[in-house]
Amino acid sequence: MQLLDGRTLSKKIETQVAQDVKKLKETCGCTPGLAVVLVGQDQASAAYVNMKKKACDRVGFYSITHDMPENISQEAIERTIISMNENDSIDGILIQLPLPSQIDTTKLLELVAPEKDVDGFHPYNVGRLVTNLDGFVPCTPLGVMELLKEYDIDVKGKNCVVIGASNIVGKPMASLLLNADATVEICHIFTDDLKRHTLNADVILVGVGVINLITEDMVKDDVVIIDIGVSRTKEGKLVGDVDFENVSKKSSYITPSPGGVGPMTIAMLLQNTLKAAKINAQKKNS
Ligand SMILES: Nc1nc(=O)c2c([nH]1)NC[C@@H]1CN(c3ccc(C(=O)N[C@@H](CCC(=O)O)C(=O)O)cc3)C=[N+]21
Repeated sequence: MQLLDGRTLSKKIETQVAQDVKKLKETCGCTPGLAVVLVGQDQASAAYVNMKKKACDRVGFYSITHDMPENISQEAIERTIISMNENDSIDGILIQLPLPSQIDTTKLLELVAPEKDVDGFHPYNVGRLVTNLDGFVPCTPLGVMELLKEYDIDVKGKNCVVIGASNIVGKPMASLLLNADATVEICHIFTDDLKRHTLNADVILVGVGVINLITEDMVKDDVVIIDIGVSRTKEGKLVGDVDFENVSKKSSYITPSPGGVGPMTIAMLLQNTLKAAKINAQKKNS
């Protein structure tokens, strides 16, 4: 069993991004800029946004957080997004999810300029991903693909079982795997007999937030396990969706959680923001 170490790879990527930022500053005087919209007092959301901001600082990005109260109106958030769309010092816009229930999330995601959509949630970028065209790809599934690449795990022709069908993780994960010539199954909350699917999997990618959803009796020998789940136990410990202790004995590769996919998500946000900044810098020069 080998660990897929997201913490180490994310540091490597950060170093590369920081170097590119330096070059960009030297060649055109541009500093990549990320705007984050954070609504309400949710502790986990605030903690994630703080981690993203710190990562921006480490690589030399400019970043700004729009901290908004829980009871903010739809219109007020829309005005903020429009002003970020028009702001030349902002290359990337991220709306931290989930948003309070009075807010129409879909409408906001569609308002973000597709060329600043570093989360890859705009339908324009979703369509580009599905058709295998270049665009912005959601950070978590993109980070998974980077992790597989780093360890030379080729999914071509392999049976990949994605568990979870969200727009943020499961669906883009499935698209990326399909674009890499994998055979893809998408399982979700209504799937009958999940085990029937997982037992056939060469690679299992699970992100649903159910502690110990995947147990050793559900996987075949030498399976590759990508644990995208994040939950907290009653004791406050951060855990994934996989019974790591027992499943790891049967697997060829496995991500720890924490320390696997999580840090890669942030590294990909940096990479996407850098990509947006480079495109903007080119536009400025021409
Ligand atoms: N618009 C939007 N984009 C997102 O990318 C987004 C979001 N909303 N909402 C919430 C989820 C969650 N998410 C994580 C980021 C980093 C870790 C991460 O680095 N986790 C560390 C542990 C962190 C800790 O110790 O708390 C790890 O797994 O090792 C986890 C989860 C991004 N999200």
